[in-house]
Amino acid sequence: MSEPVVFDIEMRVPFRGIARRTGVLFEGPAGWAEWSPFPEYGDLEAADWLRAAREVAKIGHPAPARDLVEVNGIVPALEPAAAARRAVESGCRTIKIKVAGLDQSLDDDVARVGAVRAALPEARLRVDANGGWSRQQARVAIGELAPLGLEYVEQPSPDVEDLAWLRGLDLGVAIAADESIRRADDPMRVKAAGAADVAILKVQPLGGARRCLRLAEELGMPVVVSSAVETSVGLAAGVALAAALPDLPFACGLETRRLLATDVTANPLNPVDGVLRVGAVTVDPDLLAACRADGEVTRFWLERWDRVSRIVGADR
Ligand SMILES: O=C(O)CCC(=O)c1ccccc1C(=O)O
Ligand SMILES: [Mg+2]
Repeated sequence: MSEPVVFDIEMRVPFRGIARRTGVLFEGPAGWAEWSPFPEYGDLEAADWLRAAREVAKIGHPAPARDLVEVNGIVPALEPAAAARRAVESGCRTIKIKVAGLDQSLDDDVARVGAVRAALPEARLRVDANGGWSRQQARVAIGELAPLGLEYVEQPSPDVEDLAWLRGLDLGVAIAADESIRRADDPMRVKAAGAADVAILKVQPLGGARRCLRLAEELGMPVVVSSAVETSVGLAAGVALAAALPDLPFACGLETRRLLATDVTANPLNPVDGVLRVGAVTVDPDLLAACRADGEVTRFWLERWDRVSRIVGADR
């Protein structure tokens, strides 16, 4: 295993309130891997992200069942005109729009989704609330947004019970579970509670593509693979999972490369006409060097790397 390289890349479009994306890249016998748990996550949660990265470096990605993956354009909580511009620029036929942000009212959300709908009348639209609504707020919000035409609403409220309650109301919009799977002690509770129509799976937080493949089978519901806003190296693990799933009925949430200002490869994983080509990502040493973090960020990540490596165990 190579020495960890700490990267620090500016966000072209701020997302989740972050202006820079930082993390670690390292190379193993099977290729380059990315470990980039969000800075506020604790070491135990970050350990699953490291298991995922080690799997990529040591044994590589699972075998693909397809060579193209359709993706959704991602629209952060922007003003309506900027949101519509980003949606059109993405070139995607499916668009995911962030809603329920702390500084956003329901009127803001309706205006943003409405602007995207007006710009792309034929697109499939989905929204992601990141658990930002109470179940009553979600009921009202979904009622207002549904007439704009939504294929699903992702994590409208925080808890599995909220999702199950909302799903039981038959609001005419499917419910997708994200945080209720990737941050839960037991992701299978979503199934047991009948809380979702669609499962969002992210490779790093769920401990690797192979674990995600098992989880998809156990959940027995359609899966959408989504990124954690990674460089093309991390994104490639999501693309590989999407490519390996037996069924892929929905576009995946893997259009986030363009949120970053730079990348570590000369062939970044940007979709063309909403489609990503499945294949290896080659790290360019000069681009990698240009993304290297400064002393303080490097120190934060190398200390975290040491602590979390100890949790995950010996390198074999
Ligand atoms: O799914 C997508 O289209 C983009 C990825 C995304 O939304 C995301 C990225 C980082 C952290 C959380 C999320 C999320 O799905 O909530
Ligand atoms: Mg989500």
